[in-house]
Amino acid sequence: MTQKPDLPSLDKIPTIGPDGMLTSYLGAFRYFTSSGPMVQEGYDKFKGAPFKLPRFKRWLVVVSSHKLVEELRKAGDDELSLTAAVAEVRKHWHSIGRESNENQDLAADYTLGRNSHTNPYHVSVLRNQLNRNLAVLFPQTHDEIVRAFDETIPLTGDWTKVCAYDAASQIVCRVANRMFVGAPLCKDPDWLALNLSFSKDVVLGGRTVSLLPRFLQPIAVSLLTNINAQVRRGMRHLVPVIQDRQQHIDEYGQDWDNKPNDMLSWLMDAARGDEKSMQNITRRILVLNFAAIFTTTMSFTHALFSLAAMPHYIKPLREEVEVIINNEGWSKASLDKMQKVDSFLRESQRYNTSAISMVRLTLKDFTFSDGTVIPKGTFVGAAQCPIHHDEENYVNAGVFDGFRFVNKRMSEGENAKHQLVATDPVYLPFGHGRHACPGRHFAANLLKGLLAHLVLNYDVKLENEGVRPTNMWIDGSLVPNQTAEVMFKERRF
Ligand code: HEM
Repeated sequence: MTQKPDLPSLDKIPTIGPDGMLTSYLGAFRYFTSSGPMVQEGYDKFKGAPFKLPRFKRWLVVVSSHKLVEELRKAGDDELSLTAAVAEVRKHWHSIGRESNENQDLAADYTLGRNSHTNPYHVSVLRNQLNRNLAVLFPQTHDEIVRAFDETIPLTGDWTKVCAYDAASQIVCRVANRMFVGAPLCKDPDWLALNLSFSKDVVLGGRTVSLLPRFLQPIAVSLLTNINAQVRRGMRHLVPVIQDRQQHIDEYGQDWDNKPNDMLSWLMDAARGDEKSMQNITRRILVLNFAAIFTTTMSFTHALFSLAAMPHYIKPLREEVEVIINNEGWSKASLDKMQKVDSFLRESQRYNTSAISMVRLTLKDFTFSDGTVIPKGTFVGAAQCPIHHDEENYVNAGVFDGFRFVNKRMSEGENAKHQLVATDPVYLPFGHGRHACPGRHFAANLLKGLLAHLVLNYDVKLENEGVRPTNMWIDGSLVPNQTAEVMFKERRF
């Protein structure tokens, strides 16, 4: 640990696991495979009061009371920085850092590219252009959902076993890329393979490179990782598309007829200075894939396993989708009306949830209102998993209740508060506050479109009926089983 555990202020905060100078490393190893149980242990023991967990380079202080989670939300970026999340918590692999240069574990300057955190203009493109265009672009999204399902999960009258995680990642990557780069690139096998492997390359390569002195890191990225090769691979796909669009802009002006309305165009329009280079635009698209694909795939796979393990949910979900689609057809407005679909996905994210949310790095000493002082250079986060499973926050919190939020939405004035995209101090999968995931409206649209299409067209079950494949804790994330199969069959009418 760079911070000695005997620093007075940290010393006062109780620890889960060993807290000796050397023994705390054992706790850091344990966290890698048991973050959920460790955070739950701290929550049960010290409920309401902060506690700390050892990570390899720093301590992580965990808060859980409403009050302290709100203080975490309100703290300024100059005090508590989101960038810390990029470095250590796998769930936040995609929280591309901001103003500080603390992304040491990913050596982000050289893996993701320095600009991704010094100039995160993609975040405002997500908040503005992407969110504004969700309804307009829904026909394309739906078209790609249908094609991706047809080509990934056979629609036949016999039960067919399919690896859920692989299928989900193919479908999510393809549909997301229809919005990112358009067709036909969104379904190009090499483009999909690149984007599905890029996250792993960044995380594993970044961890290796970050062990070296900073001056060696640029060369080490070339020698020890294939990240630069992956960027070149991305450029082979994107450069001809960018050049073609640029040629149209040069000839016919910024808003030429039939200009593609997708992330690539929005980034090209928003980029300034050297951000406009082919390499930087390519990196930015890869960074967005890095942000979007793993998280959305995990979320959809969790929901799919829950549906296959509890197939009694299929009928009411299907009935809801069928009535809406028969009356109004496929549109974003139709998806917005699907309260059961929305609730099932929200409950799936509540139930199958990462250990910690809203991870921040203290850039200066930070004092919570209960007097707890968190020294500069410490991680702070909210106890997401225990908060989600606390009876005080949710009735029958330990039970998966797919329509829990439909019922909550029925009360006066409660409708918006319990939608999939809504965040609050007891619902944290997208974070909460200023930095809450800017891609969550897009993710929700995608997840709802996928689930609605699934229940309308397929029956699903598990070979070992009712037994949900076991999740795994990996470094803070609750990862769904990546090899388990789900059985699919064309639905019977
Ligand atoms: C189910 C899917 C997703 C989940 C669970 C998720 C979760 C999160 C979380 C927890 C954060 C950090 C919030 C905080 O610390 O306060 C975050 C940030 C972020 N997410 Fe997502 N996300 C998802 C999908 C997406 C998608 C599809 C995109 C892009 C289209 C995206 C782009 C981002 C970006 C760029 C940030 C950083 C925001 C900032 O720097 O202020 N995410 N996300």
